[in-house]
Amino acid sequence: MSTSDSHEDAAAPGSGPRPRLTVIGTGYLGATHAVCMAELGFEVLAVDVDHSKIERLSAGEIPFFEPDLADLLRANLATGRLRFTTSFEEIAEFGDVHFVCVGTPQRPDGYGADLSHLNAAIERLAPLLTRPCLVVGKSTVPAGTAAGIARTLARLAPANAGADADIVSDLAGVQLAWNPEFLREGFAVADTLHPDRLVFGVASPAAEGALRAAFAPVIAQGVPVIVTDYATAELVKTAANSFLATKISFINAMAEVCEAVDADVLTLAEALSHDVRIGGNFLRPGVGFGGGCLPKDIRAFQARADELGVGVALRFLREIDEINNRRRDRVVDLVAAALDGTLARRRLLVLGAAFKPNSDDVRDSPALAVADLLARTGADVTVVDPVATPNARRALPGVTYSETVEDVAADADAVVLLTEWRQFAELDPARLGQLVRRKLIIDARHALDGDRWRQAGWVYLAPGRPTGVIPSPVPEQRPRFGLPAATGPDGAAARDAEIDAPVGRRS
Ligand SMILES: NC(=O)C1=CN([C@@H]2O[C@H](COP(=O)(O)OP(=O)(O)OC[C@H]3O[C@@H](n4cnc5c(N)ncnc54)[C@H](O)[C@@H]3O)[C@@H](O)[C@H]2O)C=CC1
Ligand SMILES: O=C(O)[C@H]1O[C@H](OP(=O)(O)OP(=O)(O)OC[C@H]2O[C@@H](n3ccc(=O)[nH]c3=O)[C@H](O)[C@@H]2O)[C@H](O)[C@@H](O)[C@@H]1O
Repeated sequence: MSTSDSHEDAAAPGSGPRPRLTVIGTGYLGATHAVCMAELGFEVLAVDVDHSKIERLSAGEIPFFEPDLADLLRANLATGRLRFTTSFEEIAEFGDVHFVCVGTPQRPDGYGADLSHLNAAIERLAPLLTRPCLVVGKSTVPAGTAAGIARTLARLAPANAGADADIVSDLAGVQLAWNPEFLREGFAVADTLHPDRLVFGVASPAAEGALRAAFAPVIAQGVPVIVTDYATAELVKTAANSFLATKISFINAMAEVCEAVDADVLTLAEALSHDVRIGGNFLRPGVGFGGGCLPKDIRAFQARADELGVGVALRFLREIDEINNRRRDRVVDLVAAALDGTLARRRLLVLGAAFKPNSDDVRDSPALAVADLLARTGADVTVVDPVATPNARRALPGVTYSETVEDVAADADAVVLLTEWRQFAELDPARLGQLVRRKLIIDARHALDGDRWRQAGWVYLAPGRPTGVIPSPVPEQRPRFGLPAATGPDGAAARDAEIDAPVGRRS
């Protein structure tokens, strides 16, 4: 039951300033959304099937790392505007607008989105909706999902008895809207309070009005609102993530070519970025993209395009994925080549486990994937991350972890930087140089000042950066660790050139 007194004052969706909001699913997206909507002045009640998460949130603790979010959570719990529950009954009774933020992970077969959490949430909520309200999908879904959910609501919500939810033109019953989310982890609070656009996929003016009321403080900032149908709203989200992934893989493909002619991908990227039509954002080369969204979303998008009979249009996304995965192998190759082709029993210090800095998220993390590849070769791998080690331990138990570098640097044969945490960029090469066995650093994220590290006596390597020698051409299908197949008379020379060049020239 709702404990708030202000419900009678709260206007019905679309006709008043302050609808009461609920959030279903309190993960990275849902917890942020709940806290930020309370911060914007709404009364918010959030639910999750994970009771421990709800306990921690109720106690003022964010179950993941996101800058600024814990302070806002505590402040809004204190006002009483924000509450958490495990009761869907309470949610249904409380809310005028219900935001659905449950996970839509990759299916176990690696292809397509797993909608089971979303369907379960809707099927649990719908039969409890006995009065007019708006259900708003925020999760990322394949195009066409919202239309199916609207039909489920029409069938299961008691408030819709006798009404056709596809055609109702006011909130006489329960309606659906799709409002994709574009926040970035690490910047989740700022992105939610000040988004660069709002996308409303709606089937009626009444649903649009209810959404405008739910976002009134954001819209008042002048944020553009794009009002469209369900399918376009769903597609905006997957198209945006596909575009971002494409930009990253484009620059990483350029890094591959740079390596073949000993050119500098960082200078190339900078020169491209001055063209305002291209821009510099998402043009950072390195070890590629990861996380809980970009990789799974481009795969789910391809799967949906295949189902729709337009798979050929998105065939390039497979290539984007492959370029991305090759970067992980490339870093392993670089480490192996620098260590004379042998990784077994080498002591490697890996800097970073999170998929990006300012996050403890290790879902499809390039850093952990590289740590895993290195460990599988027999290397003795220690991973350092300031906040992601608890999650990393669960995801990759076979390696050693630490939260600080100095404790575990002794006798390292190489340091491999894979997540560009500020703490790592600020490392003192002279001090670290006294601890390690061999002063060799592979900066896979281009986070360090290479000249500074070289001046301190380190061999500094970074993918896509020049080495001083143009490597001999090697067959395209080469085996791992950068060892070219010794198929012809030049094979041995090519192999020697590739293995020796990066280290020999720099040490
Ligand atoms: N993480 C991010 O930065 C962003 C995520 N998204 C999308 O948002 C959705 C959620 O993503 P995350 O928050 O990262 O996932 P998450 O895995 O961190 O959170 C999902 C939450 O939903 C809960 N849940 C599962 N089934 C439920 C049910 N039946 N009823 C209530 N709660 C349930 C889980 O217990 C979990 O707490 C995904 O579709 C994702 O693609 C969109 C933009 C940004
Ligand atoms: O759908 C989602 O969940 C979100 O996915 C991404 O956000 P996020 O995954 O938090 O992180 P990004 O900042 O996009 O970075 C993704 C990955 O790309 C990598 N990256 C990013 C930028 C770049 O230039 N190069 C690069 O390798 C990062 O290191 C990281 O591994 C999008 O940026 C968000 O707009 C979107 O809402």
